[in-house]
Amino acid sequence: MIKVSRLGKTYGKAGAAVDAVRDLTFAVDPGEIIGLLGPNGAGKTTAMRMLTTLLPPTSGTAVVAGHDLLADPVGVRRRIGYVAQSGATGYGRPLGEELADQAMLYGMSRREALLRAGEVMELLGIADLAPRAGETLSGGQRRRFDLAFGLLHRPSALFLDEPSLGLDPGTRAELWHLVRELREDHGVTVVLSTHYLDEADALCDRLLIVDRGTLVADGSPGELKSRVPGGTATLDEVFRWLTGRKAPKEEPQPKALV
Ligand SMILES: Nc1ncnc2c1ncn2[C@@H]1O[C@H](COP(=O)(O)OP(=O)(O)OP(=O)(O)O)[C@@H](O)[C@H]1O
Repeated sequence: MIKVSRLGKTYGKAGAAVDAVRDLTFAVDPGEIIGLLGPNGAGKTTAMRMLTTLLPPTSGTAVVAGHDLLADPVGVRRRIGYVAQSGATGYGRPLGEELADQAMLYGMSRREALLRAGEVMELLGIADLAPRAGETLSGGQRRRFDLAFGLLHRPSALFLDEPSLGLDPGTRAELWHLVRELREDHGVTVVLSTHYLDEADALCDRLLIVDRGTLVADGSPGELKSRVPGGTATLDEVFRWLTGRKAPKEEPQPKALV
């Protein structure tokens, strides 16, 4: 479903250049839920933005949902959904209408767009919130609408950047349930970035741990735990062992507000 080959991104010019992502190589099978994990500044958002065609790579390439990232970015965009950290929900207008308008941008007729918006809201349990505007919703409700925008065009792969950032534990668990349902009932492949080790452990089939732009581990949570000498490591200990740093404990701030 996804094959990434030596993908790299350098920001800025020589002298002040930042190698945000270096030689990133991995593959994702259809229907997998992959967690991209790493300390602040590790390169997770940069990697995600490259894989979703929003940022041109400096080197390397990838095939995403059957389309080459460099040769056919439009093909990639048609087959994927992306939910950014800052979300997708606008303000002021009823979200049901916004969803239908967005669906028309994917080429649906007004009638098809209304049907699809209704279908997606039903799937995510937010149909009763259709007349509400973004600013009247709770964080968890807004996150569901963000997901709805990402799913309108029936993507085969969904990229979620810090999907549960700022949500309380109960709402995060509900979101995990939704993500699992998307995979189980609709076969959607999911790549998500997260700071939460419990989220990575509970939700992801496989974790890619990135540190200073480099992939330092690729394996299931169980496999990674067994790599730490002693064999009884928590994911927190794996993280510390691989990166030499403590896993982030403090609540990271959403990028849009920083
Ligand atoms: N537009 C930019 N110009 C220059 N440097 C950038 C730019 N965007 C990101 N960086 C740098 O690239 C590196 C990786 O940033 P990125 O946002 O991808 O990390 P991240 O793992 O998503 O971090 P966080 O967990 O804090 O969201 C950091 O050193 C960051 O400062």
